[in-house]
Amino acid sequence: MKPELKIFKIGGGIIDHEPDLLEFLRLFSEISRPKILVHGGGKGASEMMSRLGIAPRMVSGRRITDAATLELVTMYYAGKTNKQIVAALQSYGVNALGVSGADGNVIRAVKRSVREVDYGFVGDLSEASVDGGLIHQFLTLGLTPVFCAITHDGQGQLLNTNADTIAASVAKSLSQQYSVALHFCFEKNGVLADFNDEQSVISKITPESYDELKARKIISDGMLPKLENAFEALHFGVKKVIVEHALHINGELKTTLCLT
Ligand SMILES: Nc1ncnc2c1ncn2[C@@H]1O[C@H](COP(=O)(O)OP(=O)(O)O)[C@@H](O)[C@H]1O
Ligand SMILES: CC(=O)N[C@@H](CCC(=O)OP(=O)(O)O)C(=O)O
Repeated sequence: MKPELKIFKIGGGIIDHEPDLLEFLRLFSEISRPKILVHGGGKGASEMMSRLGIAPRMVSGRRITDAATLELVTMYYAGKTNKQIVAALQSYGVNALGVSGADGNVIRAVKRSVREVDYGFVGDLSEASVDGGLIHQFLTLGLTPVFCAITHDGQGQLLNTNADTIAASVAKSLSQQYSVALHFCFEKNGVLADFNDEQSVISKITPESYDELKARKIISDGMLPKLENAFEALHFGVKKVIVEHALHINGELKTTLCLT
């Protein structure tokens, strides 16, 4: 039997609200090892950009990342956010190791090619992008890796990669060795049938019901790439994918994704 591995992803809605972030990290610290945390921070990055007079631009849930934006998101994701999370986890007794994709060459990406949209310095991931063997070694050493949304191309260029994509790719890369449960945690109770009703959590979504929910516009915005990443992870052997509230991890209300 494969050992269990839990991977949690948190996004900007939680990271930006310090009490919620600290409470999530406390709950995360109580989860047994091996475990991994992946964080985004898109909301705070957009706010910081606006304060500095750079207009944030998103297309299909991905940030258009010019040179000035890359500089800022590198400081914000790989610097401030990653290190604050690592320091908080250390204070809760978790031996966290903060990494970008460049550290140990753990995630190598390819700059997104220009088609209808030029995304700039945005990195896409492929099957070979994540070094699951190195992550396994970190876990064996008793470390808890904390990934940010910055990757590299191996030629010296840093790239901005969607954090949901990083979480799904890290999960896929470890699914041969571990029985992986991937938890997408955010500020709602799960995927909601009625956006204004936190009790209306859809308990199970299959690829068929996903298509229907999408057509009826019940699922939109950032939830679309999140669920597409989730189904892709299941297709590649990840055991379980859950969408849930960051402050009620493993609670009653949650959305479980299934292939059938
Ligand atoms: N049916 C739905 N249920 C819950 N959230 C939804 C739904 N449809 C769209 N969303 C949106 O998806 C967002 C989550 O995706 P995203 O903004 O990428 O979050 P994160 O930064 O946590 O990854 C929610 O904040 C919400 O605005
Ligand atoms: C290319 C791209 O879109 N990168 C994302 C990375 C951060 C992220 O994914 O943050 P959340 O998880 O909080 O949304 C961005 O800059 O917004």
